[in-house]
Amino acid sequence: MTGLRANGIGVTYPNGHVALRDASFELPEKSITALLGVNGAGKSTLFKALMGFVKVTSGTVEFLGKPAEQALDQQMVAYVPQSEEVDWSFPVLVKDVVMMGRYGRMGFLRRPKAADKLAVEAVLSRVGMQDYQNRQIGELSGGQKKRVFLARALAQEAQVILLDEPFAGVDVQTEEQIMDLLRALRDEGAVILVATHHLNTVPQFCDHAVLVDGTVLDAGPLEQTFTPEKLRRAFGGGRSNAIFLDAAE
Ligand SMILES: Nc1ncnc2c1ncn2[C@@H]1O[C@H](COP(=O)(O)OP(=O)(O)OP(=O)(O)O)[C@@H](O)[C@H]1O
Repeated sequence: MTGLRANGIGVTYPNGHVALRDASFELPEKSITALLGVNGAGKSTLFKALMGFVKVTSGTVEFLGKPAEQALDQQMVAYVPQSEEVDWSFPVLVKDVVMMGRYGRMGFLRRPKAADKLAVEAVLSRVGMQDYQNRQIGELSGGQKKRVFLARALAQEAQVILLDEPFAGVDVQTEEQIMDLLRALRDEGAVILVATHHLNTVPQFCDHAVLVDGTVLDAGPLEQTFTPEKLRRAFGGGRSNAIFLDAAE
């Protein structure tokens, strides 16, 4: 079965800007895929289109063989947005943020059961944040916030996990921990799509890549997509990109 299938996705923002045109790719089950492209290439827009947060002008999405709407309804897909998109001034405790990952499986009143509380504790310790559960989310460091949002995605027990720049602003140790966690989730069967600008770490934890620039330029196993020639096409061949391109040489 295909883990994620996007077919002909188009997104035009209300101001008329065409952010994505005819974007198509497939991700296998049990895989980690790097979503790569320059600033403004359309990576965040693609995530939002997959989640149904922006209106698509064309195209269809399937998660694990199910139409997107059904899969999203069944909480099969978790999304960790870019940090800039979150309102950190909102007064909420770490454990409550993570509990939000359980909302989809609760009733109308959203009253957590003992099992939900145990699940929250378990995922918080999985990301090394168990000692912070009663802290306000706004009081955490950037890397700690990322880990809490990752815990929320884990609490959801989603089979498909979409992460928009989980490594932005995190230290090397936290980056290693997040990569370890993603590898473990992949080995447990998850389909993972990660937007990242850290090209040098891609070969350490990703097995596939999707290259975007207003559309999908290429998608497939790293051996076929993460090549100097294809990265040059996605990122341009300028000197400023030499450091990125070294990763693939
Ligand atoms: N709400 C919006 N209205 C109009 N245009 C938008 C909107 N959001 C994004 N865009 C434009 O759509 C294009 C794609 O933006 P997007 O945020 O998807 O890029 P990205 O690849 O995620 O970039 P980055 O690497 O900087 O995060 C950009 O040209 C951006 O200016």
